[in-house]
Formats: sequence, C-alpha cells, structure tokens
Amino acid sequence: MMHALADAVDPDQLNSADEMEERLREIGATRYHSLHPFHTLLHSGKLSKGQVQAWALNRYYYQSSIPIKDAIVISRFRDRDIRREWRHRLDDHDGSDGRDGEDGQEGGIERWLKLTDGLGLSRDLVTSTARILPITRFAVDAYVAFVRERSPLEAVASSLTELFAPGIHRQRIDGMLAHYDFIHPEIMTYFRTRLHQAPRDADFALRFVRARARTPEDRAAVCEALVFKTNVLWAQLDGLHHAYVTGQVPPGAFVPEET
Ligand SMILES: O=C(O)c1cc(C(=O)O)c2c(n1)C(=O)C(=O)c1cc(C(=O)O)[nH]c1-2
Repeated sequence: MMHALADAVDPDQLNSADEMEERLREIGATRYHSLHPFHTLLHSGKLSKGQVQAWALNRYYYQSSIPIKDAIVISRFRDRDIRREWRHRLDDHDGSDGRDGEDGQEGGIERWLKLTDGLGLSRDLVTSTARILPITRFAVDAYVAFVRERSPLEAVASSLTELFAPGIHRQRIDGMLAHYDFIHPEIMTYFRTRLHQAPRDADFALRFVRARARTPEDRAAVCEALVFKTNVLWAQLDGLHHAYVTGQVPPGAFVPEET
C-alpha cells in the first residue's frame, strides 16, 4: 500500500495528461470510500435505524460545507469563465429563489434534510451540527481549509472524488431501498439528482486538471490532492464506524434512542 501511494505521486511516472488520469483512476479504485466497511454495512441493510440516523446527521455537515468550499474555490480565480462554470455548484446545493424570472429550484441541502426528516431527526438537531462527531468536523474543515490554502489547481483537483461518486450513489439507492423498511423513494431524491450532477462536475474538473497541470510536479500535486480528499472521506467513515459500530460514542455526540 505504501508503495502504491508513493507511485501515485511520483512525478517521474506522470509525463502526460493520460498518465495522470490513469493514476487518478487508480487512486479512486484503491482509496475511494466505497471500499469502507461502514458503507458495506449501510448499503447491505446491516445497520439499525439509529446507526443510519448517525450517518445522515454527520453527513449533513459535509453537505452544508460543500457550498462554502465551492464559494472559496470560486474566489481563487480571476478568470470569469471558470467562476461562471463553477457557480452552478452553489445553486445545486443551495437551490435558487426564483428571482429574475427563473423558476425557483430546491437544492441539495434541502433534499438532504428530506432524508433526515424521513429518518425522524428534527431539523434543529441536524442544522445546529452540535451533535456531530469531532472527527467529522475536523475532516470536513480540513477540506475547506485545503481549497483556501493550496493552489487553485489543487483546489479543483480535490473535487475529483466525484468521478467515482455515481457508482456509490447507485449502490446506495438500490441497497437502502431494498434493505430498510424506513427508507422510501422520496427520501432518496438527493442521490438520484446527484447521478446527473456529479458526472457533469467531475468532467469539467478532469478536463481542467488535464489542461492546467503542465509539468510532472503539477500532475503529482493533482494526484496528491485526490489522495488527500479520499482521506477526508475515509476518516469520516472511520469516525462513524468507531463511534456507532465497534467502539463508543464520544462525549457530546448524538446517541441513537433505540438499540
Ligand atoms: O455520497 C457520496 O459518496 C458522495 C461523495 C462525494 C465525494 O466523492 O466527494 C460527494 C458527494 N457524495 C456529494 O453528494 C456531493 O455533492 C459532493 C460534492 C463534492 C465536492 O468535493 O465538491 N463531493 C461530493
């Protein structure tokens, strides 16, 4: 594993955009959070309703931080074409209010809250984020800090996990509907919408890094940004697995009511 990671970021192996893309796909195939045991449990119906609530409650912090992260990405570019391309991500998550003659659109955060409503969690509990795991906050905040502090190229590259998201979203929709009697099609709308949003966003980000990473060192930085992001996602599931499956709930965090 150590060697695989060292190869992934070795600039000598990254002499073209195609070599870089091949490495990015390898990183996804070996490190994406679809491989995490918590997801296996979630998708195969092995979790209790309380454990699914803990997942959805924690994940709200990721969802609600994504538009903050994207607003920072936008702020890193003087090129208005890139800002224009990126800004639909804010509407995708925040929705739009129908001003200027456009139809108002519900956004991803509202759709996520339909999921937490359906799981019986109060909106105040979810939106306060007060009861999430410390590791959730640390991991997500690290992602937001990364796009602020690293180069604009790395900021864009860190979104590339979305290349691998449609597979896990399909698995999740099918698996959760099949296995849990408390999950209904309406409350899975969030994931159905992402099935077409994520590929469009990932395609743009991939074309961007292919064109803008011009040296082997740039390409290594792109690969490292993706490794970093897979760690952000993995750490969140490690936290959930420890707190709600094998270990104990940290002080102050959400405790499911049932067994
Ligand atoms: O359910 C998932 O496994 C998953 C993963 C990811 C990802 O790979 O970062 C995102 C999402 N979902 C998602 O719904 C989403 O809106 C999203 C935005 C981003 C990003 O980095 O900009 N990742 C993801």
